[in-house]
Amino acid sequence: MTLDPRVLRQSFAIVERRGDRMAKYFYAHLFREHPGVRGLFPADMQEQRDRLFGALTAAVTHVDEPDVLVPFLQKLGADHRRFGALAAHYPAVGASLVATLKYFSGDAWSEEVETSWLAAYTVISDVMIAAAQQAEDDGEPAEWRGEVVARTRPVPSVAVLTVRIDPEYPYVPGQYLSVALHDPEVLNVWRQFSIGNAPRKDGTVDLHVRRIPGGAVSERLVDGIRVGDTLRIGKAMGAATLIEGSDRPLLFAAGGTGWGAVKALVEEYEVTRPDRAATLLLIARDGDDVYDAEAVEHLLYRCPKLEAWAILPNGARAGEEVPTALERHFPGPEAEAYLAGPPGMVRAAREWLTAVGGLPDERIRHDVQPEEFSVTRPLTPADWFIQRPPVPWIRRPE
Ligand SMILES: NC(=O)C1=CN([C@@H]2O[C@H](COP(=O)(O)OP(=O)(O)OC[C@H]3O[C@@H](n4cnc5c(N)ncnc54)[C@H](O)[C@@H]3O)[C@@H](O)[C@H]2O)C=CC1
Repeated sequence: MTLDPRVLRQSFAIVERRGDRMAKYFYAHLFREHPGVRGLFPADMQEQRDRLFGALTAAVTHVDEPDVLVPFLQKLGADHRRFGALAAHYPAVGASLVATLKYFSGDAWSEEVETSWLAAYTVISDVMIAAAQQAEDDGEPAEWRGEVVARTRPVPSVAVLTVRIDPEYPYVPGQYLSVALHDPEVLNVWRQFSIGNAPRKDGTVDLHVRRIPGGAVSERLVDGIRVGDTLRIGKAMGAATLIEGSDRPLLFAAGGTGWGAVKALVEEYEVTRPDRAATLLLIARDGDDVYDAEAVEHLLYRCPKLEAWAILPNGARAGEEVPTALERHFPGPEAEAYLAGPPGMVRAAREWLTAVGGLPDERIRHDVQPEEFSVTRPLTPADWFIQRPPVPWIRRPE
């Protein structure tokens, strides 16, 4: 069985735009063939569908980069223990995945394509199963317990939760974690948040949460959660961490609460190599959305080579400020860039950095977020119209 990255990418490109329908078909197939696994998933499957597609996108994106893909799959495998996933479930998932890809590929499906997907799935599941076993043998918890020890509301729609995680929680600045509440209405509904700080002695982490209208988890985290409440926490994931041993100038671009991810990186920079030149762009919709200015001032004070700019639309159409800001503040083609924020902002920054800035792919780091599935606040009047706010008395998941 051979895995051909080119064949996989071409095949994925055909089905990608039908992501939502494909994910629905996949779970319908899985639950019909194996009704016993339904209980492992949340009552509302929207979130889960996004997740499947997110993982699949990441796997296909990095299929010929084993240095990236294997650690990602290892973490994913170990992390899947919190869902109660067992080695025996993997063949069932693989069969439903191939059936789904086949159904949505139409005439583009061939024996060669099937062979490539089967080979890819075998690699993926073998790595994930082995990593889950290893985590079990190492005594790593399937999930951690987080206690909210502080909570601030720097602007009305954002809460910064300080969470003490127990037992000891390993992570690297730039990584994200998954959070679920004990609230029965959102049982097994997990959301991902970047860790907003470099490791601290007291084992706490900050999570920056924006309330998304109608978002079941974000509304509860911003408005409902109290100091003393407990959260379920999954394994730290993500590879948008600082490149080790590099001397290059740094560019950090944070959109909205993407500042959480970038703040952890800047804190790490402060501790490790503050002698490097660094530019921080804080991109926000308007002045009211800029928060945590005091922390930025502290970082500027402690890092003489760091400069920071608040980027506001200032009359430009919201979303168009990214290329303008980069034209003004780009530190040059020697730089390496770290991006976090809404998928559209990350895409716009990445496109500029590649096409105009001349940065190679390996020097632009950010999390992979499938745009189609990301819920963000509407940006333009047209978005507001399309994403009409949910009727408030219907509790809808994000
Ligand atoms: N690691 C990461 O990449 C992280 C990503 N996020 C994501 O960041 C977002 C945060 O939401 P908010 O704070 O409400 O941010 P927001 O929606 O207010 O956006 C922040 C800035 O990005 C710009 N922007 C938004 N969409 C854009 C587009 N399509 N093209 C160009 N620029 C665009 C906006 O103009 C604004 O200035 C969420 O989507 C969240 O999932 C949040 C934390 C970490």
